[in-house]
Amino acid sequence: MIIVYALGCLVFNFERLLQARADPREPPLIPHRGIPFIGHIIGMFWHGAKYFQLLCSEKTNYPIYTLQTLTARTVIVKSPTLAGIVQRSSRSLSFYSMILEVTKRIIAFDEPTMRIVRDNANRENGDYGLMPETHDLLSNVLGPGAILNSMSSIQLESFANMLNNQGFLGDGVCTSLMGFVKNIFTTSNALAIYGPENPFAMHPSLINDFWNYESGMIALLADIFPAITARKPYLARERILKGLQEFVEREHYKKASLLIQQRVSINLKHGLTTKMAGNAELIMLFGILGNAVPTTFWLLANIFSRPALLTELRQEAEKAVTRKDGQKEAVIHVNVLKTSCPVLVSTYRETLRAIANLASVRFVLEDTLIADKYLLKKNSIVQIASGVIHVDESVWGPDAASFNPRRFISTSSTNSEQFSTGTAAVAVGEQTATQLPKNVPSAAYRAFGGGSVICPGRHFAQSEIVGFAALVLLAFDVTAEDGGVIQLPERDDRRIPLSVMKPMKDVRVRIRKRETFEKVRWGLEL
Ligand code: HEM
Repeated sequence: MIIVYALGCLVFNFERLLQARADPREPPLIPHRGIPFIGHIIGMFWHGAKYFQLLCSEKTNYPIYTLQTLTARTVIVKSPTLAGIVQRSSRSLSFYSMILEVTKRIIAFDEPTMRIVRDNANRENGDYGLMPETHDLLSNVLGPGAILNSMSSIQLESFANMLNNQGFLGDGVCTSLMGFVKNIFTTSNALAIYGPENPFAMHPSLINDFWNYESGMIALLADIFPAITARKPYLARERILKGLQEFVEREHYKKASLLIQQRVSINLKHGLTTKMAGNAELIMLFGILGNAVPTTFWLLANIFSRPALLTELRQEAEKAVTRKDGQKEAVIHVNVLKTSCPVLVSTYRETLRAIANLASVRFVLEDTLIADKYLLKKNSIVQIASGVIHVDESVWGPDAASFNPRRFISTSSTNSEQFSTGTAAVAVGEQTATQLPKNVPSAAYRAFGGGSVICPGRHFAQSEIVGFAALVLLAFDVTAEDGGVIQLPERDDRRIPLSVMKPMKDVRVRIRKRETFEKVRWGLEL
């Protein structure tokens, strides 16, 4: 077999033979030059998401192209126009047919549970079934409204309580920046969403376990004797699953947010065991924390490594502060940050542009012609190459590769460009943060994916990340341990992403209350 393969590679290029047989309307194939069928797999493992960019030479700079591997035909989309069409074609290009198989491995769902979740997942037969019901619940509950506000308020209050800790006075604390964010976000999100009897409150060592699990998710996904090959994340997952199963079995979810009460009820109603309903919460926890934590890390790193930007943001964020009790209490209002602090909001969006390279992945359920031109064959996988689109100069301009905190600002002539759904009117000529810079198509900003499965947590994420960053930058000095300006770490773009990019290495920081505000107690409100 190996000899036939080697001869085949030498004499013909197997992948080119396939290209000759393909329907001419299929996106052009980029064959692997050296190792047919497995070369692209090695390339993706070796280079991570950057591989899609490396493949595009002058000759192969196609808006959409095909990669053939042993097991699959993968279509890579790097034109925003085509990305928009792909994400709108949710009937034939399915998110769930891809994601459910991945989820099964990372949260250890058993086969009976998979039969329940796969049933009518793509609404083939109407609006019934566990996945359609869960999808609608998440879009409703996480959309702007009372339930979202109630979760955000509890979470913001918890951030403020944790940051008012006396330990930050004087010389402050030396810590890892990522560890600092992980600890506060895990504790506060768990309280806000999973209630006072959440697994992390009941068993605090699970915070560490969750992040050990998260850093080994790719190894668990590979699923090759994970108890041996991915022992640390595997054991961490065992402990978290036990905590989550206990959360459902002892009905602690009845004291959680309405989001979790309804999620667990839907899962049990559709026949999941209490054990599997516990496992299901692990993927939700990953959705809640997996992107928000590294994004907050990068936002803080981007701000505190640029002293001029920090000074500007401190002045701007003061607009959102009200002072009480003779200056002893300062409350930051997140809705004011969203509407009146364009540089902060723009820095948040630019941070995401720089780190969000997670491909939107879809499975082709039936032959689909897009843009009247490209045929996507049944059973292929489609990946929208977010990382490539986010640095495309023809979309973002000549400075696409650099960090521009003001990229998402416009001097508005109407209030229609305003970023947030806030209520404040914008005067003509005033600066606002925009959803997108002028002439950039909406599908080119890929941080939250798009189409019918666009991230439902994006409103929640914006409030928590922008609110937390505002409190930290107003109340604290975050420096290198020796007191100098922190260095922005490099992005680890070789890692296969399941979330936004991580740094190559963590940043050690000293966090201490700013002298002028040592006696101030901070609050964070919507
Ligand atoms: C900066 C933070 C976040 C980023 C960058 C992010 C990004 C994404 C992306 C790229 C997708 C896939 C969309 C697609 O393939 O088109 C997604 C889906 C999802 N996200 Fe987020 N997310 C964030 C925060 C959150 C939060 C805080 C929550 C929950 C509170 C959440 C819940 C979800 C859920 C449930 C889905 C699946 C949607 C579905 O099944 O229809 N995300 N997110």
